[in-house]
Amino acid sequence: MPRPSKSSTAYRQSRAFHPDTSHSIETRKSLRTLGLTPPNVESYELQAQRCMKQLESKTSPIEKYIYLSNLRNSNVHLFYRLVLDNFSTLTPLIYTPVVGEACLKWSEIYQQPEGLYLSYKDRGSLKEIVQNWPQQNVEMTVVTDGSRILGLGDLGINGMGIPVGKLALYTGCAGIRPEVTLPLTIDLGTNNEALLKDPLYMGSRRTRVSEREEAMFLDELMVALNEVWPGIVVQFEDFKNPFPALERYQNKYCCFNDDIQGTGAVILAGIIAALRNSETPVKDQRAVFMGAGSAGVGVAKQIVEYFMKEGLTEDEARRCFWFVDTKGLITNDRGDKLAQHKVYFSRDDNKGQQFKTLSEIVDHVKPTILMGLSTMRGIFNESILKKMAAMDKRPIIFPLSNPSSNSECTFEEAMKFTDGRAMFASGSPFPDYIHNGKVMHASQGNNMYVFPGIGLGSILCKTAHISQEMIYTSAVALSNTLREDEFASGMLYPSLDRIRSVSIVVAREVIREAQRQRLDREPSIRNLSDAELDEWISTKMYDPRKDNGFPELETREETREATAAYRMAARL
Ligand SMILES: NC(=O)C1=CN([C@@H]2O[C@H](COP(=O)(O)OP(=O)(O)OC[C@H]3O[C@@H](n4cnc5c(N)ncnc54)[C@H](OP(=O)(O)O)[C@@H]3O)[C@@H](O)[C@H]2O)C=CC1
Ligand SMILES: CC(=O)C(=O)O
Ligand SMILES: [Mg+2]
Repeated sequence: MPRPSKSSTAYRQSRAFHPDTSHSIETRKSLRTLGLTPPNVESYELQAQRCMKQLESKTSPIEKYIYLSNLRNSNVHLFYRLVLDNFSTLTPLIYTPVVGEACLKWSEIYQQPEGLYLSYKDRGSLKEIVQNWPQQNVEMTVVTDGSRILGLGDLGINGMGIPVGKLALYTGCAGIRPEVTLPLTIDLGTNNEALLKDPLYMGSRRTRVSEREEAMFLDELMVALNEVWPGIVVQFEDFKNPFPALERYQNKYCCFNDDIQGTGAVILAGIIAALRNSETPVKDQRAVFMGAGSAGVGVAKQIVEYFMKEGLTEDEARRCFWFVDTKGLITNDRGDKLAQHKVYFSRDDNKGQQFKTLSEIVDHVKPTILMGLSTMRGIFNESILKKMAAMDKRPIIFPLSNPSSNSECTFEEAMKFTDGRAMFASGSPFPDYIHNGKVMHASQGNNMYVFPGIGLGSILCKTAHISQEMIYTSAVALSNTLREDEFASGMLYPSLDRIRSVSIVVAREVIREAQRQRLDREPSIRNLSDAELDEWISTKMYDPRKDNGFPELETREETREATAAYRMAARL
């Protein structure tokens, strides 16, 4: 079978083609796949029934993860249709928490590449290697260096599960076509001793390169990506020290950091909702942040911006936050040299006292908000939760660390020890909890509520870069999607079952902000009303319910090439 020309439409779409028992006999004839699947033409409902039965037969979450990965690789449309129809059930299996276990076991469960791997030793040739990716057109990439995978630490190239999982949500939540997404893992070594000793580990057997070497590598990578796919949207994910790259690239390329900015936006949306129920005015809110890393600082900075819009000066807003790291409360006179990102929130009002434990800090601050971005399972213990409940009628308690095994407390603990009064959101999902006969639902404060819409909006309006204002706007847009009935039932985020319509609103507002700032380069949509823009966005979204992978092919030549590409992709 001759290799189809790389430039053909057919080639670009080939990864989306899979033999499928729902294909009509006509389609099978035109693709020359008649006989290569069992003879019956099946409905989606039957296919779904079989898949769900097979999924249920897997007894452990990791087996379910592997099953779903194989389904995605063998029948992408069926996979995404299943995901959309069972979003709340399947997301925990393809994303947090199970993706955490998958990354921990990546060396053992590896079956196929899943994405592109670029090594430090490849520097100087990154553009050439990037061009090995079989898709001609890539619009969105999620890139990690594997150095801080969820709250699980340095997992080296085993972090590939994260770009894969995030991009599956881009397709599921925001309809970005799977074939224009690129999961990308850069292999800059690992400081994880166990991995370096593991014969099955597939990354470079070296410790991590220096910060300077990483910076130079990323500089080359950003140029390579933008030369091969001009305007590509780059999402940085799960870097241990993500601040320098964001600073260097945010006004130069179309990129954002999900852990700093996406998390900031999504948690701000949850805080806006929670504050509607709080009796404490904004100026008197006191937030203790357990964890002063990229996510903690990103979230607090976003809330500072909101507090300023609510009438506080920047200094008043900044002073509503107390940060805690491994050494205790962050103060100016603690005696250690603070990392640059911690300086802004460092306290100067501790009167020489140093506070080490969370319990001491809660007594000292008397917080209304307790935020967990520390990876410290159980640090919001019974005593802390009871203190919060004693100080505030509706304490805001967000244990946001992932996966569930790292959560600062469970939903059950938060409800039990605050007498059901906590306003709660967690990074990973928790089951419903019955408190005093009432079913309580745990809100999930996870950046998956915004990053798909930010990416979609950015791609569609061809923004030059992704501004801080666009990120802030995404938070407000998300908070506006929460329906009154959802809010009344205690939810702080909209139901995940309507995530696609939420992503359209987020994408629309991101586009509007880009237009206001004249960053957009898609003039044809500037004069559309909101309703028209929503409609236009939805027509651009891949919908596996309507699209089984067969583009309208206009010419005989295209049909021939599509068939060849299909057969090659399916290894026929
Ligand atoms: N819900 C969501 O959408 C998101 C959740 N997260 C989760 O947030 C967590 C943190 O992520 P990120 O900020 O990027 O990670 P970082 O590694 O950048 O930061 C972790 C912070 O926690 C502190 N910390 C760690 N252990 C302790 C301890 N024993 N006592 C006190 N503080 C401690 C660290 O202190 P020190 O600075 O001294 O090392 C650091 O400040 C992860 O679990 C991640 O999964 C992240 C992004 C989004
Ligand atoms: C959700 C996410 O981005 C994280 O835990 O890192
Ligand atoms: Mg992350």
